[in-house]
Parts: sequence; structure tokens; C-alpha cells
Amino acid sequence: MTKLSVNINKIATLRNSRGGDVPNVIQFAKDVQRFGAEGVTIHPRPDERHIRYQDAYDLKPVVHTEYNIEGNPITKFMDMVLEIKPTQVTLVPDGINALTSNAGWDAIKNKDFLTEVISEFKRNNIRTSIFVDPDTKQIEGAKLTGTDRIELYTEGFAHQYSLGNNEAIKPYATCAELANKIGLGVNAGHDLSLENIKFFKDNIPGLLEVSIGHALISESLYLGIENVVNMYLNKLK
Ligand SMILES: CC(=O)[C@@H](O)[C@H](O)COP(=O)(O)O
Ligand SMILES: NCC(=O)COP(=O)(O)O
Repeated sequence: MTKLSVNINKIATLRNSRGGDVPNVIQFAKDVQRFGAEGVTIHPRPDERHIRYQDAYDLKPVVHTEYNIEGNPITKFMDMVLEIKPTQVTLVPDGINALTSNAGWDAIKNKDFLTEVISEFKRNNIRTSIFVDPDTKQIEGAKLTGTDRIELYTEGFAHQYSLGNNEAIKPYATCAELANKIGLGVNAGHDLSLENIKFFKDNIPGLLEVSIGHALISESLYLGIENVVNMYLNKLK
């Protein structure tokens, strides 16, 4: 069973584009859970261009499924996560100006730093996951940091799969097998979509959770637009 955690960053992006509170991220988080999502993911960035730190606090009382907060563990982020105590924190090595996440950790080079940060979160009973590329050396490195889980960075797979290259799943499957063997839980995310999720899930052993935002919100627009246009047309009759 693989849990679906809905990343609601894009709802905040839309809200922020107009000021005000439409669409309302809190209501959206409540709704995705009502519709069956098994988790809510946010990825606050230092510039707060989409999800804001305040949203992270406001979401805490309404996320009754798994609350996953992702980000680079700078001091401000760590303090917030330690205060909120979500179900899971996913550490991502984003550059400050990165448009979106674009690489996993070098868990070998950053072993001491990650070990320290992870132990602090675990001391506070927060499950930890680290974002990694599909490289077996990084899976072994991740294990040495003490993390509970890894999140496989799936952008490469998603891109290759869209070009018809199904072989691109192989390093992910190999890494998942290794993670299962050495006792690391396996999550995955980035550019997963209705087009590629079934193939990914079917080929990744022990996939515990996927977090999906960009495609899921885009698909919701595509699949909802006909209904809404018709609702407007009915009102204009
Ligand atoms: C770690 C990951 O792949 C996602 O959290 C992604 O980075 C979403 O962040 P943005 O919404 O800022 O693109
Ligand atoms: N951890 C990945 C995530 O939360 C969503 O990534 P994306 O679906 O917005 O690419």
C-alpha cells in the first residue's frame, strides 16, 4: 500500500498571485483529506513565495492524516519543524534561489551534518526522510545518517518515461530494493503524475509514500475546467 500525500504548494502560489486568501490553503488541505488523500505535504522556501511559514503553523490543527514538511534544514526551518512536530520532515538540499528541487543530497559528503540534524528531529519523535538521487552509494550513505526513510528524486524517471524510455525505472528499483534490504523506508516524489504513477508504483518494491503536487494540481485544473465553464454558462443563461 502506497500512501498519497498531496503537496499543496501550488495552491499557495495561486493565492499569493492575487494577495487575499483565494484559494484557501487550509480549506484545500481539509478537502484533499476528505477526498481520501493520506497525507499533506508542504515545502516552505526561505523566500516564502508559495507556502509561508505561517501556513505551516495554521495547517497543523487541520492535517489529521500524515503531515510532511519538506525543506532545507536551515535554522529557521529547523526551529519551525521542531515547534510544529509534523509526522515527517523531508530534508531537501535546495539552493536558496532554486526554482524547484533539482538534486538529492550527497549523503556521504554531508554525513556529519545530516546525522546531527536527523538525530535532533528523531529526538523530538519526528520521522525523518532525506531526498536522494537514485544512486546506490547515496542509499548506503543515507543509512549511515540514521534517517528513517529516503525520498527518491523522481524527476529523471518522469522525464525519461515521458519520452518512452521505460528502462529509466531501473536505478530506482535497484535503490528501493537496497533500501528495503538495509531497513530504510522508501518514499518518492517530483514530477510524478497520472501518466507515470502506476508504472512507477508497479516497479518499485516497498514504496511507502509518494508526494505529488505540480502535476496533481494541473490535472485537477484540466479535469475540472469543463464542469466549471458549464456552471458559469448556466448562470449566464
Ligand atoms: C522535494 C520535491 O521534489 C518537492 O517538494 C518539490 O520541490 C516541490 O517544491 P516546489 O513546489 O517549490 O517546486
Ligand atoms: N516531494 C515531492 C513533492 O512534494 C511534490 O513534487 P511535485 O509533484 O510538485 O513535482
